[in-house]
Amino acid sequence: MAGTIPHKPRILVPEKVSQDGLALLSGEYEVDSRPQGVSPEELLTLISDVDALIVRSETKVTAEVLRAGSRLRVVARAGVGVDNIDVEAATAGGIIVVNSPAGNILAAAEHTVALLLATARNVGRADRITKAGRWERGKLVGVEVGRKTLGIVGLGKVGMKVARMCIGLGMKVIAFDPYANPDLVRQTGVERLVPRLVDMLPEVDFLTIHTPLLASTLDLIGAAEFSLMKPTARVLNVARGGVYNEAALLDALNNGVIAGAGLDVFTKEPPEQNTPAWELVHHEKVISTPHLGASTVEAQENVAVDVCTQVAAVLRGELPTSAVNAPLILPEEYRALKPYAKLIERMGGLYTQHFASPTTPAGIGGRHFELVYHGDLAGVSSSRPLLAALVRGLVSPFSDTGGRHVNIVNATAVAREKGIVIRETHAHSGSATGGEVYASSVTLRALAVPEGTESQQDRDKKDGGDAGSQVIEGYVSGNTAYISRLDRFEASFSPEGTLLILHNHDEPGKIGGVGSVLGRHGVNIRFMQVASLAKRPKSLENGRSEVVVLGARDDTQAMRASSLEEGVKKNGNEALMILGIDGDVGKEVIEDLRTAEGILNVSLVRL
Ligand SMILES: NC(=O)C1=CN([C@@H]2O[C@H](COP(=O)(O)OP(=O)(O)OC[C@H]3O[C@@H](n4cnc5c(N)ncnc54)[C@H](O)[C@@H]3O)[C@@H](O)[C@H]2O)C=CC1
Ligand SMILES: O=C(O)C(=O)COP(=O)(O)O
Repeated sequence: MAGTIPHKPRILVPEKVSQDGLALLSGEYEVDSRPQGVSPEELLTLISDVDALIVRSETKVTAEVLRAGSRLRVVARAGVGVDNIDVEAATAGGIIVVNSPAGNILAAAEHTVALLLATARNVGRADRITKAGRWERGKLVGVEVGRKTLGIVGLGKVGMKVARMCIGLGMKVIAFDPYANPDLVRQTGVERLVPRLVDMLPEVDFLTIHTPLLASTLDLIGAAEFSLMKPTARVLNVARGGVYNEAALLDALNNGVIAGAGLDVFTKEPPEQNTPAWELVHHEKVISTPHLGASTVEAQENVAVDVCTQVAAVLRGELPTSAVNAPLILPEEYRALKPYAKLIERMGGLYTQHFASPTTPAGIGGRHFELVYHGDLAGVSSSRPLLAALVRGLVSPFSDTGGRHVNIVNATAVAREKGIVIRETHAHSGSATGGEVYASSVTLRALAVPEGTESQQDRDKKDGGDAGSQVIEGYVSGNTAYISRLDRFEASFSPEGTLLILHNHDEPGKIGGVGSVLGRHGVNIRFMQVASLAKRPKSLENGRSEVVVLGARDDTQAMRASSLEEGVKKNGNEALMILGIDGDVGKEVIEDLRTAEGILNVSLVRL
């Protein structure tokens, strides 16, 4: 309308974010910076007329906040973890979420080392005692870290830096990360990548965790895990509160199960009175800091410049560099592939959670996959979105962003970082789904691992040599994705929502037993299906094949034939039970199912 003055876009910053970044915005935009913080109620009011929101870890960006932000175009996290932002709701509302995935990594790693040494040498307690006027050297004798063993859980960006620093301090470093790239880990000087968390616990003098907080890492270390550790062991947390179960950690310290802890993060920040977190902060054997991992001048400058540059880009209508919820598929170009991209993404997520969860030994890092397209799909000229969909699905269960940061531009880089190699085969032999014919179907095959990949070989040995290859097949019908084969079993279910997959002896009474365990826990079953051993061979004749995503190396020799048929011959008496569940299920349910008679294995899959 003539005479209307366009408003200057407004940016709300309800936390302390470095001026080095905000200065980049202040000329062109109206920046409302509130370094003292705002209450949740104030946020709901303030958000109504802003175009961009820049936060750190203290602001909870809930679905309600996002709905109230009717003009909101971008939410920027000046840091790594986006667990305080409802990314799903932002995506649904068309709001871009960006973060700074690398700006504070050095700071977080250095803070971990600071807590390691402070815990070893009682620095916090010594300071308090000395300030109180006491000179009590005899009570403050510490331990050395050199020549000691450090266990790292989560060898991502921070974990790797901590590993390098601690090797520099003369420590022996071992690690657990089923998704890490074994080649990269070896080059770093980490002595061993263990196949199971419990394998390293009795050995470590110090334990540090660097995973995101996810459903699969919540309470990863509890009473059972602490009980395996040395009474002299000390634990560190500069990742997220809740990966160590706080009540179990408190008990372990009170009962001398372990010797000490250095904690930067808590389930509720600041911790509330009369909670385990509160008691941990005040515990004699704990040194605690108020989420200071990223609080250095340099890190704050890095993350602020990084996200403010991205906010300006989004407000100008350009693409940000680190979108947490970037679209996988561009709308027009890939319309026809969209349902298959969804299918393949779900197959990737199913693979990781069914075959490669922390309690199963197959692993993701350094693994070779084959995607076989059958039917019409075999003729597609550009399958880049399908490859990106697979990478997104494979990494989503263990990444902070639920894999939503993976897109067709960066999928190759993400795969390379994890050592994942994907080979594509365009099969000409029609459908792979038995006698029935579907327009197109897809086979995902995880192949045996290249010679010399020690950690994977260890995993394979532990699994009786069968962890080498697994198969998932699927198809799309009426825009709905279906899984038609899960390893040795023929199935037909839609990979949606929460699934429980039970591997069991195929004997009468199993269904009733499982039903009664779930009934006891009040778990609602949406659907249930029994998948029997497949009878048909899984040949993939007449295909043309090309390696498209580059990973650690292209070792065609290593692409050994699957052991599926041998497996069928060996075990005639097995089935899979696939249950669709309403809501979520807790660890106790899984444990009860695992110990039920005739159940060989249980996996929880969230898609
Ligand atoms: N205290 C602080 O101020 C800071 C905390 N952080 C937090 O540190 C954590 C790690 O950050 P980055 O290294 O940047 O993340 P990253 O994504 O680079 O690495 C995470 C690693 O954890 C592994 N992982 C996931 N699930 C696992 C499981 N169940 N068992 C073993 N390993 C598992 C992944 O494979 C990955 O290698 C995040 O939670 C982040 O928010 C980061 C910076 C500052
Ligand atoms: O970047 C992260 O994940 C952090 O935990 C840092 O949090 P902060 O920005 O210091 O509130």
